[in-house]
Amino acid sequence: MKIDEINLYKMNMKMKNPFTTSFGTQQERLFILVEVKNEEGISGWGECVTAELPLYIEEFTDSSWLMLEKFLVPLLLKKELDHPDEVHELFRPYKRNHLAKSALDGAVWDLYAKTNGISLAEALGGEKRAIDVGVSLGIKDDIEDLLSEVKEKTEEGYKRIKIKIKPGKDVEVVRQVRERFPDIPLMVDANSAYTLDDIDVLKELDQFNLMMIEQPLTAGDLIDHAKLQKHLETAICLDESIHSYEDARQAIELGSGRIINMKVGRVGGLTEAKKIHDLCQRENIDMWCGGMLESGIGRAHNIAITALANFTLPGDTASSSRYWEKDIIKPEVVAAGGQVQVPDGPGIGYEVDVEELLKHAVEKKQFV
Ligand SMILES: O=C(O)CCC(=O)c1ccccc1C(=O)O
Ligand SMILES: [Mg+2]
Repeated sequence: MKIDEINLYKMNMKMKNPFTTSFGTQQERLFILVEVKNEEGISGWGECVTAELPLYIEEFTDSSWLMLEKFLVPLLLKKELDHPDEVHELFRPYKRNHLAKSALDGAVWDLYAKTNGISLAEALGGEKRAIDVGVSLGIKDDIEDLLSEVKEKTEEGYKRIKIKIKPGKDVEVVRQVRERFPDIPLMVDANSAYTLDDIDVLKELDQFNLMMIEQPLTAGDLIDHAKLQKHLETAICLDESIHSYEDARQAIELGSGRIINMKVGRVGGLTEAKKIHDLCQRENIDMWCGGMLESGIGRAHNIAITALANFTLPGDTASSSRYWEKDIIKPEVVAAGGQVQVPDGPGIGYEVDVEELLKHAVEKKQFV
């Protein structure tokens, strides 16, 4: 497989509704798509799941664009590869910038699967035909808005509901959701908004029978997460803390949490994601696939990785229509009865709607 051409697309897509977390509100999604082409003109696609501002992670769309055009694309262009695992090795000398690396890694994986006539899920070793999915609901000013959204998503069949929390919008919000919906699988995500000083508030959450508390403390705080986990009955799930296999290994060893949220971008691509999956499988650690408000391309990659056996819990890969008036893939992703079918066509298994994509592309750069 020779990487003969690479295209970068800077995207600006407006979501149907604003999405609020403890770190801020987004409605316009500024992200990057990458297309890698081989000598026969077959395209592999990947998504760089950045945002305009470095609030979730240190990368942001302009930094990833620069990283891609200045360092990563020149490394990959015209390379002859036997296997997509080589991309992770190729990028290793450059530190971090995992979202940028992951976009190219994912595109090469898609191209590899397509040239071998197999689905991306199969190329990764995934066996599931359908995956279980939940939905992530943003912070709302009005509790009634949240309650009606929980009702709607539960009725749509999502297998678990995740609600975002932050200091001041936590215990009472969860109490009200739990009172109204005593039996639904429910979890919360704090996006690093707390410190160990908040241990009493976090302990109060133990009374609500939550599946887990996602990322209560800041990234890098594996030791404090381990201390916190000892005081909580509810499982801690790590998101922002896990950037690599080594992070996952150390978190498991320290007892920093009992569950891992896998985001392919955050760990630098599918090769590393698979390695972390295999580690969690050996260590009996439950995991699920997180989301970054992706377009259909990133969503397709999430579906493929979730086909692996140790994604034991429902992920955040909701229907395209939860986010977009019109997605940029055909068909769109549909969650029905809380499941998404894993496509069995070659590569990501969805057709990229290039015409629709170009409507939202604010910049394109070709490398040949
Ligand atoms: O629906 C999705 O794609 C997941 C939404 C979500 O929770 C999220 C969205 C953007 C950044 C971080 C997170 C998160 O999981 O913490
Ligand atoms: Mg999270």
